Amino acid sequence: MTDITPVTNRPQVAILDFGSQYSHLIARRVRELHVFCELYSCLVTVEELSKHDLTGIILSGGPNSVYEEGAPHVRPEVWKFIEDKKLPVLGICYGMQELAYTFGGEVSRGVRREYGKAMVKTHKEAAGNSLGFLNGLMEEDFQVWMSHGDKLTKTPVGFVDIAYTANSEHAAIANVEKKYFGIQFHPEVTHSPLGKKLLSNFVVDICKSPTDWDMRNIADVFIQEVREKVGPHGHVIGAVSGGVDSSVAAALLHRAIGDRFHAVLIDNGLLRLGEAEEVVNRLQRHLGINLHCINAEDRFLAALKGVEEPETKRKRIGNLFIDLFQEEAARINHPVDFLLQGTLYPDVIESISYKGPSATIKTHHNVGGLPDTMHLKLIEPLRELFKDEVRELGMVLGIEEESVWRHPFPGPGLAIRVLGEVTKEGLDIVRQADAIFLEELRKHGHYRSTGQAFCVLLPVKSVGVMGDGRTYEKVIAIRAVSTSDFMTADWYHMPHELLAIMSSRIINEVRGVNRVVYDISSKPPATIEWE
Ligand SMILES: Nc1ncnc2c1ncn2[C@@H]1O[C@H](COP(=O)(O)OP(=O)(O)OP(=O)(O)O)[C@@H](O)[C@H]1O
Ligand SMILES: O=c1[nH]c(=O)c2[nH+]cn([C@@H]3O[C@H](COP(=O)(O)O)[C@@H](O)[C@H]3O)c2[nH]1
Ligand SMILES: NC(=O)CC[C@H](N)C(=O)O
Ligand SMILES: [Mg+2]
Repeated sequence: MTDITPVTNRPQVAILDFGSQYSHLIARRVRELHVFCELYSCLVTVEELSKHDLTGIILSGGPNSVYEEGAPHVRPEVWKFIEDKKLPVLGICYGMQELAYTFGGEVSRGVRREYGKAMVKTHKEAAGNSLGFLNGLMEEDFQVWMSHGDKLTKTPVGFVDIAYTANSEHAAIANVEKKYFGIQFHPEVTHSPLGKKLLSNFVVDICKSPTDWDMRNIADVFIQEVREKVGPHGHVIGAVSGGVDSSVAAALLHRAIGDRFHAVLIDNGLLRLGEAEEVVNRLQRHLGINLHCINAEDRFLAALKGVEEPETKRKRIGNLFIDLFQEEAARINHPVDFLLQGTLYPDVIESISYKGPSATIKTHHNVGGLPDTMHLKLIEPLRELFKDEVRELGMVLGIEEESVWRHPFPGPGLAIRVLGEVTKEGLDIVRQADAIFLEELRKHGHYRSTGQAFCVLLPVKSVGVMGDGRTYEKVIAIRAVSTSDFMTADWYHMPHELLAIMSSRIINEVRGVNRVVYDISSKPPATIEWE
């Protein structure tokens, strides 16, 4: 399968990632300023950078110390490229230490780590002489968030100090001639309230980046890009689950090429109560998308028979998705050249990390990993977007709020929420319990404040008493988490009164359940799903 996604030629700020936990936050903040930016490895080559129309460079923070053996550094030829193109540079934390390392400054291990809030004071004389970098921040001391152990002990050649804190004599530096700036603190986190203003001073005023990154006009640009890629007669097939990403991608494709887009929903019997009909209804009737629903419950149940191990479940489901999708592609009367995928920017970011792949905790299954023999070219219209941008785009495309704010739902569906062997009976129990739980969650206004919420059927039985009789039945665990990125999550502090309503309704209305428990584990160390 070949990836034909062209390099975007939108003007952009390039963020060189030195491995900070906050690099993606820098990108989020810059985009909130309506400036397009992308992340690159800190080891990016001139060849890669020169493919883009760059307005400036941001060097992120990172866990290393600049003089340490093996510490990452911007390639010398990239520095030359930056200089030749006269690109402004902003170094954040390690990024500023990298400026010092490169331009004859000095970095030392601080006596103590500085972690947390700090007050920044600006040098009055230097502040006025920094091209407006500190505009709006010079009137009084401002609060920032720090996270470092090393610090600058000598200002690099050609730079002046423009601000300091109690612990960092050189908290901000500037080289006006080159338009290079360095800050020891992190402007991208919310604990630096004026951080966004500082980033705006840099990317908008100093880099002069266009501020046209706005989902309203981007929708039209994306539609145009899809049309150009597919041509006047090309056909595209896409797997659509009804989740946010695939619904928005489908709506975009439909706008771009109408009925030449063939959307396929696989009803694998692992969906939530009434979900297949709801998705077909929503996409077909509401958005006018040509959506074909394939009922394959029996094949999925057969593939899962006797399987208890979570990874095996995921693999069986993933493979069957591919088989079915391939069968469906063969049934379309037109030659299909393209495959739609809902890849988002975080997936792309993961693949550029210079730190290498992280340990596989779970194999996340997406449909679309089709065999090479199909020779489909990929269309990934959302590959530049973060999830909240996808949501915004969805609203612009007229997808109703309800589906734009849907909780994510995993590809293997309820199969990983029926612990142990998956049976039709188990699926029906968890489906009913889940429907009650979500209904109450919505009714009491907690759906939007939870990132994800669902029921899990445990593979144990417990003793109960109902109507004076002994029962020996199943246990449902309810799980609700608050999270912004699904990488970490807190268990949701649900009001006890609401838990009482949910528990009593599930026990009374779902046959086969006599006990409900609430999951109070955070991620890490637990994961969001149980399998
Ligand atoms: N039942 C299904 N039928 C067809 N395609 C599916 C199904 N389940 C998952 N997919 C495909 O797998 C992709 C990945 O699923 P994933 O859950 O990550 O995204 P999503 O469903 O679009 O959005 P969300 O993350 O909000 O649930 C989907 O975009 C869709 O292409
Ligand atoms: O498309 C998907 N295919 C999968 O196989 C899969 N497994 C987990 N998830 C979702 O990913 C997020 C993080 O889940 P975990 O904390 O359980 O790893 C949560 O949102 C999970 O629901 C999946 N999504
Ligand atoms: N957050 C960072 O970029 C830290 C940089 C460097 N490792 C330090 O401790 O000072
Ligand atoms: Mg989904």
